[in-house]
This record gives sequence, structure tokens and C-alpha cells, in this order.
Amino acid sequence: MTLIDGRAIAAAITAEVTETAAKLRESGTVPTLAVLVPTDDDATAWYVRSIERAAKKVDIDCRVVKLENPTGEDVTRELDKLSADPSVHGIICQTPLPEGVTLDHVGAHIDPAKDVDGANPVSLGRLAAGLPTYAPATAAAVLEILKREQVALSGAQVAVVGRSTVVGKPAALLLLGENATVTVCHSRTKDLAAVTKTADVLVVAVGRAHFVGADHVKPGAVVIDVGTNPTPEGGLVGDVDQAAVEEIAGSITPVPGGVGPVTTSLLLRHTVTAAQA
Ligand SMILES: Nc1nc(=O)c2c([nH]1)NC[C@@H]1CN(c3ccc(C(=O)N[C@@H](CCC(=O)O)C(=O)O)cc3)C=[N+]21
Repeated sequence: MTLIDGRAIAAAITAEVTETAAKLRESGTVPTLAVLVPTDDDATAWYVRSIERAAKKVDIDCRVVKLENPTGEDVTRELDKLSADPSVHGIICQTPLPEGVTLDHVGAHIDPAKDVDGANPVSLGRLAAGLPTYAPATAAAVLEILKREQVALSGAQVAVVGRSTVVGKPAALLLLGENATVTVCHSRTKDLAAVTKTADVLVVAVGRAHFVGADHVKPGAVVIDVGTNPTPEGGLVGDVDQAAVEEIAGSITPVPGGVGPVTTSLLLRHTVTAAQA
């Protein structure tokens, strides 16, 4: 079994982004990403620090806007302001959002041209229609890993477990765009293991530690583990029971060091692309 090195893939993307960012600066544009943080959440705080660190390395300006106990209206007003600000090229609104506020609602206030984490329903619609757009960075990371690992997708059986708007659904659309035969599974799927066992590529994005085990995996399958579940000991585990699957899968993305770092690097790539446009 091969462990897929997400950090190495992220480093390769980061090197490309560094070059593009330098060219932008030479031509007088300071590539700028705005990160809106509407709630206090440990996982989000970690992701925001990681974005800041990564942006600094590639010389992208990162503007973190922290709101204290905002209403939905406070969030949309801030997103309207950032969308209208010509010095901002990319905008990400962190989840979770305040109680009663949905990403669909606030996402509609991110200019699609700056929507580097694909949160505007317009961006998702464009993705569904096969038009150029920014896919959510995590979904894009799934595809980027499969491409860099040269996994054949055309005609392949792919199972996506999870149907969220930020990962499962857009990942399924991106995979369809590569001519994969995509099955989307979720909490109501009957006999999940029977479906996932037929998959050459298994993408798991349910947000539950060790949800997928040995009896879910086809021998030799490529397993992409999107989960980042905090453990009581302060560590991080995926949605896949890696130890149980090790003997069966052909290759797997570890957690940490798999999809996560690639997600951050793609958010930055989307930002320089937006700055070039
Ligand atoms: N609008 C929005 N989009 C997101 O994509 C989004 C979000 N909100 N809110 C928070 C979650 C969390 N998230 C992570 C991204 C990378 C790592 C990551 O790189 N983790 C490291 C390890 C971290 C560690 O070791 O503690 C890794 O997997 O190797 C983790 C978590 C994106 N999120």
C-alpha cells in the first residue's frame, strides 16, 4: 500500500503559486486574500493560522477579518464590502457560521470573481454546468491529488461518501467532469459497504472518525480521506480507519498530511488566478 504524500503535492503547488505571485507583484498587483472569521471554533482557528502561514510563504497578502458574535446581516455586509474592494482578489468565509445562518445565504454575497472557496451558489451552479469557476478548495484538492497520482478516472467506478455542499457534491461534479462513473452515498444509503466495495476510487467526506473500515474497501482501491476529526488527545484522525484499511487499499491519503495541506495550497492558487483575471 502506498501512502499519498499531500505535503509534497502542496509544496509543488506552492512553488507554482510563488512564481505567479512574484510576477503579479512585479506588474504592480499585490495578490490579496481576505479571510472572514465569523465564529470562534478551534478547527477554524487552526485553518486560518495555516492559511496565514502559507500565504506569507508565497508572498500573498492575507487579511483576516474577525467578527465578534455577528448576525447574518453583519456577515453579508462585510462580504459585500470585501467584494467591492478592488484591492481584494480572493474571499473565503470560514465555517461554521453563526446559529441560523447558512453558507448559501452569505455565500451569495461573495463576488463570483473572488469566490476562491466556491461558496456562492452561482459558483456551484457553474460547476454543475461545466463552466469555468472556482470549486471549493477541499473538493478541488481531491481532484488535484488524483490527477497528480495519475489515477485513471475516465470510466472508473468512483464512490463519494458524503453529500455536503462544500465537499461531497462539488467533488462528485468534478469527478463527473473527468468522465468517472460516480455514485454519491450518504447517511440514508442502504448497505453502504456493498456500494463502496465496488469503487476503484473511494472518497470519504462524512466528518466522522473511523467511519470507513476494512469491509468498505475494494482490494487495490485508491482511498481519499477528507476527514479531519480532532481526537481527545489533541491529535487528528480521518474518516477512514487507516490501520484497518492498510492491507486492502492500493493507496491512501493520510490524516494529517493528506488532503488538508493540498486544500490550503489550492486556496492560494485560486487567489493568484483571481488576481491575474
Ligand atoms: N469555508 C470553509 N472552507 C473550508 O475549507 C474550511 C472551513 N470553512 N472551516 C474549517 C475547515 C477546516 N479545514 C481544514 C483545512 C486544512 C486542514 C489541514 O491542513 N490539516 C493538517 C493537519 C493539522 C494538524 O496537524 O492539526 C493536515 O491535514 O495535514 C485542516 C482543516 C478547512 N475548513
